[in-house]
This record gives sequence, structure tokens and C-alpha cells, in this order.
Amino acid sequence: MEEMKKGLEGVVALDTKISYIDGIQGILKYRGIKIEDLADLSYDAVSYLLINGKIPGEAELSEYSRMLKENRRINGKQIEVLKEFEFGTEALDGLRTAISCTAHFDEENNHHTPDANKNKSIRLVAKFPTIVAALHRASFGEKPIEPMDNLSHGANFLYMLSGKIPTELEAEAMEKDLILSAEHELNPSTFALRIAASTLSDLYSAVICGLCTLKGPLHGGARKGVMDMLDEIGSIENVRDYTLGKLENKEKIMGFGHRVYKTLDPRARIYKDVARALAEENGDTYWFDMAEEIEHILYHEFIEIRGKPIYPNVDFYSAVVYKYLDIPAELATSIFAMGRVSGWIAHCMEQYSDNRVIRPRAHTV
Ligand SMILES: CC(=O)SCCNC(=O)CCNC(=O)[C@H](O)C(C)(C)COP(=O)(O)OP(=O)(O)OC[C@H]1O[C@@H](n2cnc3c(N)ncnc32)[C@H](O)[C@@H]1OP(=O)(O)O
Ligand SMILES: O=C([O-])CC(=O)C(=O)O
Repeated sequence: MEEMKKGLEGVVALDTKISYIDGIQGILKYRGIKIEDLADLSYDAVSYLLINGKIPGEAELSEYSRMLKENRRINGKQIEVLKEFEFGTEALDGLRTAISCTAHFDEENNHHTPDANKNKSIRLVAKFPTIVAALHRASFGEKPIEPMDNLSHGANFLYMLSGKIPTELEAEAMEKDLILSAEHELNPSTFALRIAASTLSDLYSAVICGLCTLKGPLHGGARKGVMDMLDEIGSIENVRDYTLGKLENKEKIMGFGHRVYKTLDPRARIYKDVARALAEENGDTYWFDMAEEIEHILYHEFIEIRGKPIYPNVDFYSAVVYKYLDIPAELATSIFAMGRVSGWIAHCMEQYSDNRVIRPRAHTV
């Protein structure tokens, strides 16, 4: 049997057309297009690109957006169920159950035809933000806010969360967040989802596998970890002691390091610009300055201790963006999932289209 690679590091498990990462040079492409060239598009366009394999033409985009808007609403029965959920520090627990519940209300849940999968994928992308916002409001006894059809995917989410129409910059920030979170090759949640899909399980079940795997603090849960860390540090003067203490105790600092990137994650650079712009618009650079100080100290201390630097990953400056958008930490993983669902669906379809059950071996000891 072949040598065991702990954590499957460096193991190539499948072919994909969906995304490409060069971890040495810090390059990320969705469907052959650099992330820097996608960040200014709409989430609808990027979702279409990921799932359908090409940038939509004007008519295709307008039809796709129309279908997403038409499917944003959730039914009254489902709202009643959501009200029963209680979650404390992690909204994803509620989201996981709510998506499972959405499957029960979807007549095509166990239909596996390409048309049924297409319909389900539109419903999933469209309803994720409505469910996340409704769950959040239900957690403090508030009714859900009806989606507003003239707002983009991201802006409508912010509106459904708070009832306020976001500023242009806030709307742009949310849209970029969903785009930057949408896809990342064979990350842990996507791999888990592809394993589920490889057994020919249905789209909802595969997405729930992705959600469950995204939750962990070493993956998507790190975004909440960063938000909690910023609160815990409390002031820029405490950054040095906090980070050095963590390194001395050999504890992980959330939002840093990556299995594939050995340089700055290209998404982190874009998020940093978005966080800076929001800080300036808010006239309050407190969170941004603290984050930059953490980045600076860790970079230099890591070189000192280990002879190589460590860089922020996608979860670091996204957490700062959420701070400026007034998003509570317990929603961070669910919002990550709102973006990632398009990538997950694309991978599910790719797996179905050329399937072989994923079943590696273990080395028995
Ligand atoms: C969306 C995403 O999933 S992005 C990643 C989000 N996760 C985080 O931000 C959590 C913090 N980071 C980590 O735990 C890791 O860097 C991971 C999980 C992202 C990558 O893990 P791996 O490739 O397995 O690297 P591994 O954890 O073995 O790290 C290698 C070494 O660097 C250290 N290291 C890695 N990341 C960090 C960190 N964030 N803080 C402190 N030390 C770190 C490890 O302790 C380890 O040290 P060792 O060789 O003495 O054991
Ligand atoms: O690729 C990974 O391992 C984690 C990651 O950055 C992501 O899922 O966006």
C-alpha cells in the first residue's frame, strides 16, 4: 500500500474545472478567471459562472437573477419551524437544521435528474440568505423581513438582517464577501460534499455535509474565531502580549496559516482593502488597526521563532469586514456558507457528471 499522508497533505484526489490555486505564487482562479477580476462582478454572475462554467451573457444573467429573486422567499410553515430553534454562540447549528428542513419542503428533494438538480441549486442559493437572516431575527423574537427584489444578493441579505438599506459601500462589501467565499478547490467542506455526492446522495444532503464540515474552527469556523479574538484582545496595546502568549503556548491564532498557500492568500489582500474602505467610511479604524497590528507582529515573530513567515488567510480580514458591517460573530460561519453554497453546488454537479465512489484506504496499525 502507498505511504500514508497525514491530513492527505499534497494528495491529488480528483480533476476539477471549477477552480485553480497556485499556493506558491498566491493565485486563485474560478473557472480560469483570476479572483481579482471577479471581485467586482455581482454574486449572481459569479454563482452562475461557478455552476454553469461560463460568465453569463446579459440575458443569461438577467434570467438567473430573476430566478434567484423569485426563489428568495421561504414558506410560512418553514418560518414556524425556524422560530423553534435556539442557538447560542453558533448560528450554523440552526442553519444546518433549516437546510435539512428546506429539503423536506422541496418536492424535488429526491429527484436526481439534471433539471431537478438545476431547480434545487437555484432554490438553495436563493434561500440561504433568507434563512440565515430569519434565523437570526427569530433568535431574539423578531419576525423575518421580506426580501427586497430591487436589491442585490448581498445588499438584500444585509437588509433582511437589520431592516436598514445598506450604504453603497456596505452593499459592495457584502457582495465581495460572498464572491471571495464562494469557492476554493478541494477545501475540507467541499471534499466532504464530494464524498457524499460520490455515493449519489442528493444535493441537499451533500450541502449539509459541506455545512457540517465548514463549521470547525480549523476551517470556516475560524472567521468567528477571529471576531472573538478581536473582542478578547480589546485594544491595540494588548496585541503583542496576546499573540506572543499564544505562540509561546503553541496555540493556533485564528485566521492565519493555510495548507496550500505558502504566501499571502489573494483573497485576504482584497478583504483587507474592503475592510480599510469600510473603516474609513465609518470614521473608525479601531478594528482595522488592531488587525493590521496582529498581522505585522505575527509575521515577524513567526520568522523569529520558525524561520518562515505566516500570513492571514481568507478568514482574517473577512472577520474585520463583518465587524464594520455590524454582523454578530455567531453569524460568521453561516454567512461564509451563503457564499460557498455556489461552489459546493458546482462541485456536486461535477462529481455527478463523472462519478466514481470516493473510497480511499486506511493503513491498519
Ligand atoms: C477557510 C479556511 O479553512 S482557511 C483556514 C482557517 N483556519 C484557521 O485560520 C485556523 C488556524 N490555522 C490553522 O489551524 C492551520 O494553519 C490550518 C488548519 C489552516 C492549516 O493546517 P496544516 O496545513 O495542517 O498546518 P499545521 O496545522 O500542521 O501547521 C504547521 C505548523 O505551523 C503552525 N501553525 C499553523 N497555523 C498556525 C496559526 N494560525 N497560529 C499558530 N501556529 C500555526 C502549527 O502549529 C504547526 O506547527 P508545528 O510544525 O510545530 O506542529
Ligand atoms: O482551501 C482550504 O483548505 C480552506 C480555504 O481557504 C477555503 O475553504 O476557502
